Amino acid sequence: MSILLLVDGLSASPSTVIGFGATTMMLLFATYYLSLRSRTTTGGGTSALPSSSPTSSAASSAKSSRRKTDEDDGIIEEIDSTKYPGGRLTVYYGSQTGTAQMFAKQIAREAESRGFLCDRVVDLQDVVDNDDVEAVERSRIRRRRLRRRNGDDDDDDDDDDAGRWDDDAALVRATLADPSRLDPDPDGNGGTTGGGGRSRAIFLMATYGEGEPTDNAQQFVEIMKRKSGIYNIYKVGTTTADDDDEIVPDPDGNGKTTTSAPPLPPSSRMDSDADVLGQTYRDVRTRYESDDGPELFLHDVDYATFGLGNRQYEHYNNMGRFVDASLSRCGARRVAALGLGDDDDDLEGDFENWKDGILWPALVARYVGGGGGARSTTTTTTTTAAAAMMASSSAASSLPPCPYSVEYMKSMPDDDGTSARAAAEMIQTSSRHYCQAVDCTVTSRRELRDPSDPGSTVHIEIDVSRRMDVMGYHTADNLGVLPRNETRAVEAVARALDFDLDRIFRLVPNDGNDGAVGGNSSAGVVAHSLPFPTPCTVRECLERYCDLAGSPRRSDLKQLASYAVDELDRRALLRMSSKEGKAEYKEKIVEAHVGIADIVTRLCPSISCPLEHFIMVCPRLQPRYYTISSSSTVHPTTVHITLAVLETERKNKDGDVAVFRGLCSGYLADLRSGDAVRAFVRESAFRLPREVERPVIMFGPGTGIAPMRAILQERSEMRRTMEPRQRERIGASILYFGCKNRSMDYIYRDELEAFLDEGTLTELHLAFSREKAEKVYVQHLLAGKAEETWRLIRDEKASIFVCGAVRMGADVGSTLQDIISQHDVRLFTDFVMQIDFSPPRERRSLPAMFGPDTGIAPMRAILRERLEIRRMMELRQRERIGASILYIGCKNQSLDYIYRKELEAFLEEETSTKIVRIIVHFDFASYSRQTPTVVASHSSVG
Ligand SMILES: Cc1cc2nc3c(=O)[nH]c(=O)nc-3n(C[C@H](O)[C@H](O)[C@H](O)COP(=O)(O)O)c2cc1C
Repeated sequence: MSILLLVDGLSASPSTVIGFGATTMMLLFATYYLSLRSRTTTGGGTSALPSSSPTSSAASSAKSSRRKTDEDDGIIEEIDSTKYPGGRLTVYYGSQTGTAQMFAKQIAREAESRGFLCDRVVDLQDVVDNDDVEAVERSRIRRRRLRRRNGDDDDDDDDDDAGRWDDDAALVRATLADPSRLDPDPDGNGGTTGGGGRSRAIFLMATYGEGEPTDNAQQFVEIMKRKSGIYNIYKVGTTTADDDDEIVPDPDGNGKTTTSAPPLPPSSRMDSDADVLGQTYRDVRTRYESDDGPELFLHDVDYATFGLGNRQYEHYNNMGRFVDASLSRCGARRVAALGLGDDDDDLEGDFENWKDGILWPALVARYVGGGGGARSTTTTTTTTAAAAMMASSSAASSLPPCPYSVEYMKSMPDDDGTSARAAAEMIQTSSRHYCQAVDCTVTSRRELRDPSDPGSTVHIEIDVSRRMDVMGYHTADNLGVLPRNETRAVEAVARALDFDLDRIFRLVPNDGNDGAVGGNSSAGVVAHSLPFPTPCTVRECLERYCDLAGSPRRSDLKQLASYAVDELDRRALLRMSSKEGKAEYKEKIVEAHVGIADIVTRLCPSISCPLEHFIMVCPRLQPRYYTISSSSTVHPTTVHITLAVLETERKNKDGDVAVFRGLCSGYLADLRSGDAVRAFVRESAFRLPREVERPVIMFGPGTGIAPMRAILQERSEMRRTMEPRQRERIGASILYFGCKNRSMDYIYRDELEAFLDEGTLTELHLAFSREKAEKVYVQHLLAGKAEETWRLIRDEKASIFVCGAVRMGADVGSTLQDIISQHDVRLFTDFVMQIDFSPPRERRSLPAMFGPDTGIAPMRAILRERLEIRRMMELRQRERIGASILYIGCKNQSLDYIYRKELEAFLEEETSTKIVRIIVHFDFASYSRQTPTVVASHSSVG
């Protein structure tokens, strides 16, 4: 992913654009991802819960009678309250690669055993794609009646608009507060006092890009930004399950946690400024108080949120936090503390802990009551391996439900594009790239490293001229590549499961309702339930759409277990899928790079399942993103990419070591001229500044060079086409490149030297990490150029681009912080506020601040900002904030120790959380001529 930040200076108003580019990543993330600026929606997807699933069977057993509640309200579908004492739940997900969607379905599957009917799992795209005009209109006018019922509406009021929700509110309400799914409302007050008339929503929100929403949540998030007033999604913090005092540890002594009676009415939340900061918060408060009064548009929605994220990313779990905070701001009632899962550690474990320890106990306590009745939380949350095994073996006799069927066909239908479009309409949002990608031809491929280097970096050129309609690109955009599984793996899986690779099939949603669970068109929920486009051959399905090589998640193993005929295989899979089997799973699956192909062919050969079930259980093969390394001005019809071939060691069963090759980089590296590659273009935020005068400072070691090469090509072309006198205007282009050593992996050396010779590249700084005893990296070279860099930032508004490994980005970022802070503390504050380059888990300290007398002013501002940052972080995250050390001075304590109370409060705030981050030294002697000795010396160290 790439981020683009604008750091506006204050007095000197320098403005620095910093872009982090996407390319083949050397570290944990094989690729970065760039968010879409323009939306090309193929629609969202309401996941079908299978017809025979507990939830959908529940749906069918729900009473079919419908009760009218109001002439305009539409209908409430009654449900069997003895079976579902907790009422209805709807689960919403924002998911890019399917994990949040999978978790959403897991909640839906478990709902019945907890006393809830959860017959709908909704793709967030479907909330905004709701084209049921009547339902939206119903939800729009409902507000007026609520006002009347509550006695707030003046009947003589001619202003009809006062009684209508605006477009955004009506659209979201049409699904989230769908009248047909509200609790019965005996009080007749529309859920405003917390009795009936409310709906319940659980949100599973993954974060992508740099703290951004997944594709399918983008429009929903835009609406929630507007409605909540939280425009800056990076300034959100909220109470999480980690630091929530609602959570009562282990009340039953059974090792589980639960939540006490749940929270706050909307009004009291408005008094807390913990989750939205500064100006933004004030705006929100003013707006609500003046315009909307108490009628926040989600006042009758109860919700809980789980965020899926990865701590390696700067904006950890930003979307979980944002959705949680914005729903609350819009009047919804949080009924369970926010849960956050870390994909860098144990995402599934975090989810299970939240689901079993926080979510279900809170929901059961609130809606089912009486200790959960027959569906007591304690019994259902003890998901031991044994319990899971029992559950599975009893289910083993029949196949688990499947949301679609395979229909074999004699031949591929003739296609004028209509059926492809129709197929695209049926595809889940998270699989949209399958429909966007087109086959393009590789025209050139060369190795960039010296043969003496054991590693490999490959340059590939792809002809896109025949598909310029979809493959037109901008310099430094991203290329999404759909890899293919190795033929060997495809054929082995087909043999093991008895699939005929040449057969043609199409997928058909079950239920005859296009997959929308409950199939209620009055809800306006669009159904896009299929996982990839068909018809296709079984070979294409296994090659292109099923991830045969990647490590399955624990929950995938659990699903696979249902198909294992041999008891030993089933037990092994269930063991590794259980919480207790985490270590074994890590060792035997993740670290050994075991994929589903290995499982069905070698490890658990008794697995047997029909094609549609395999498609359901197997994770989707995801695209990999590479920053395009060519300029679109110079090469409009060719896309260049630069990729390092990922190779790691893999232990086999006997402990022997084999080399494991990354699926996509290995696939691309093996391509030859004339081969086809299936790809699509994705817009990036990595853009050259429009003003040619502005210098660009680029950091692109290793394959991080990719976008820098494109930028240099662009600047070179610009120079070539300009009048000689005009060329003088072009700002400096400075590149920091690094690799192991000059002779092995100094890639694109000829090109870089040519750019230098022609004057396009003004400075080239090379860091060879293995040429000398001491390792040299690009950040070290940057530190040696501190003054010059500062001058370029301050005087010439340099743009800074960084692309490459996460760790390198963090190191360059902190070196830049240091450079800026030495010169302009205010600019530094903005810089720190907007981006914290610190690598996770590493504490960084602010440089000591010296602010005697009125020099305290900027330091006070910095401390206030830091405090806000601290407050909006969850507890564990706070660890990352380094010490703040302040030196101040004045004549003496009683006379002119200004802001004393405030400074002491800063200290207090820190110590009260047992983590001291602010250390204040009072050294009056240094600054006061009147008191030659130290009057007070005070430090607080935690
Ligand atoms: C390219 C990319 C960018 C990501 N950006 C972030 C991020 O900014 N913050 C974060 O907490 N997690 C980030 N993640 C981690 C995902 O949110 C996490 O892996 C999640 O489980 C994915 O869920 P999904 O499969 O439902 O899409 C990113 C993952 C990828 C692959």
